[in-house]
Amino acid sequence: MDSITTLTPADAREGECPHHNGGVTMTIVGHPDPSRVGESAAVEFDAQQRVPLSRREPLFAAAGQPGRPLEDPYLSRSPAYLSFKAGEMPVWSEPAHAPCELRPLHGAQGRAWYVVLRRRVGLLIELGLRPPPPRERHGLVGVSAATARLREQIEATAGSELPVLLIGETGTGKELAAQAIHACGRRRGQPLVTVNLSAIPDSTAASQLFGHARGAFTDAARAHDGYFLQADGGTLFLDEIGDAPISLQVQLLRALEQGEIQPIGGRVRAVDVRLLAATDTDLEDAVAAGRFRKALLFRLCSQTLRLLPLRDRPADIAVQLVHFLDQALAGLGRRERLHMRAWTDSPWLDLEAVEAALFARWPGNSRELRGAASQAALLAANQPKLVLTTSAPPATAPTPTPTPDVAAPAEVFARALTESAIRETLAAHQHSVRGAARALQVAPNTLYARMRELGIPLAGNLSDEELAAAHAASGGNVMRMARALGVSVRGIQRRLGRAR
Ligand SMILES: Nc1ncnc2c1ncn2[C@@H]1O[C@H](COP(=O)(O)OP(=O)(O)OP(=O)(O)O)[C@@H](O)[C@H]1O
Repeated sequence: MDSITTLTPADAREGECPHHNGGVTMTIVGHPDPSRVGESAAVEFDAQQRVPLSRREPLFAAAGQPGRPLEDPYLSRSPAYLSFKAGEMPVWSEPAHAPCELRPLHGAQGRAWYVVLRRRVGLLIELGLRPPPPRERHGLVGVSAATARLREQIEATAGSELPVLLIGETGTGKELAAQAIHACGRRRGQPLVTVNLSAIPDSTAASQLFGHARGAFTDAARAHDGYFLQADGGTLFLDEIGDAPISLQVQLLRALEQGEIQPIGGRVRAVDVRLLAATDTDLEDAVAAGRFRKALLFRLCSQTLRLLPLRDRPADIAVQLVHFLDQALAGLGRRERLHMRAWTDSPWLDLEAVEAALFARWPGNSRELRGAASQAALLAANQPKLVLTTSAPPATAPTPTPTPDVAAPAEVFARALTESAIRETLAAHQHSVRGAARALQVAPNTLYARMRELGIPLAGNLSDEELAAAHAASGGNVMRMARALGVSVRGIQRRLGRAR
């Protein structure tokens, strides 16, 4: 029987720190040579609970590569020592050599610090010894212990046939993880069908998932294979499972328990589908509120993978930043911007940009980081230095002086979203704001804010009178109401549900 695989934030922290008394893991997050970002060194404490830091030691390595020192000729050859005492902030034990700043990291609860050497090199120092993980594996970029553990869980669950529930904030990589589970398992080579349940109107959800027979209802001129049959032999990934209407949940449970589905107006059919599901909401709350069936949750959560927010995986931020910048620069034909030419040159990606990323909150997680990196690369491709600012203020860095005339890039990016671009994308996604936000690569909250700014209708903002008028004009047909008001069917259903 497959074991229950659950990664909680506490486990992740524990994973980061298997032998926390033994030493520390240092990860390069900023370096004049950006190709070194993500390399790490596991350094044992000496007899006085100290670790040395200099141009020559310790040796940093990428997975499977030989170690090399930091090398930067501007760093001292003789080591400065960082001393650790349980429960306390580390201190430089030789202040004469103290070359640097030392800051605790947000959310790390006294277990991780950011260290800057001569404003040239930035290091993340975490309690615990661990070997260098790969920078990218299964499509997941990151060197944190949480990402290393997620990859192990992906490999473990890929070998099973049980459903997997992926839980994490928007943009944390749930879909990527689902793709990796499919690609690592025996069903690779068979279809992987992805369905976003928040983008399907309740009224057509059953027919879209389970199909229908010819003539099953007025518009059913032809028989239609639903997503389950399209995924037969492979994997079906149901994104936003928390948005599945209750009636659909009953049929999903049957498909999971009995391996059969019933197209509307058709015969019961056997299907061989592995189900993966994702949610960014707490399904237990949904169960308590009567919006989600307990039996379905039990069935889905036998293997649960929790993806931590990016802000709780600081070791991943810098390596993803370099990855997304490299991708954006490749599209601009300017990848050389990330290559170091000489130690004396000022780097294009300097510590200021790294710190902006490291201390931001990233509510849209990797999706938002990718958007900010692409935007910054575009603006700075021909500039001497990359400037990266973020939508959310830094979590631990000093509060910046407000500069009301200068919008942060994420806001600039949101403003660049024209009304027509937003309306077209919404129309292409059945007016689902989440679906459109994903397509436009912005956080849903950013899109909501921009829609409010532009006066684009949202179901939640319609007045009761507007709703009542549309209800009367459409004869109570929810689809027609949604079309007439330019909002999602689900939004209308929510409003009507509340009004009842
Ligand atoms: N570890 C990662 N490495 C590289 N890219 C990542 C990683 N995590 C997320 N991304 C990128 O961020 C974006 C969002 O990822 P994905 O769609 O998998 O997130 P999600 O959790 O499914 O989001 P949502 O809940 O909004 O559907 C994608 O462009 C994806 O490639």
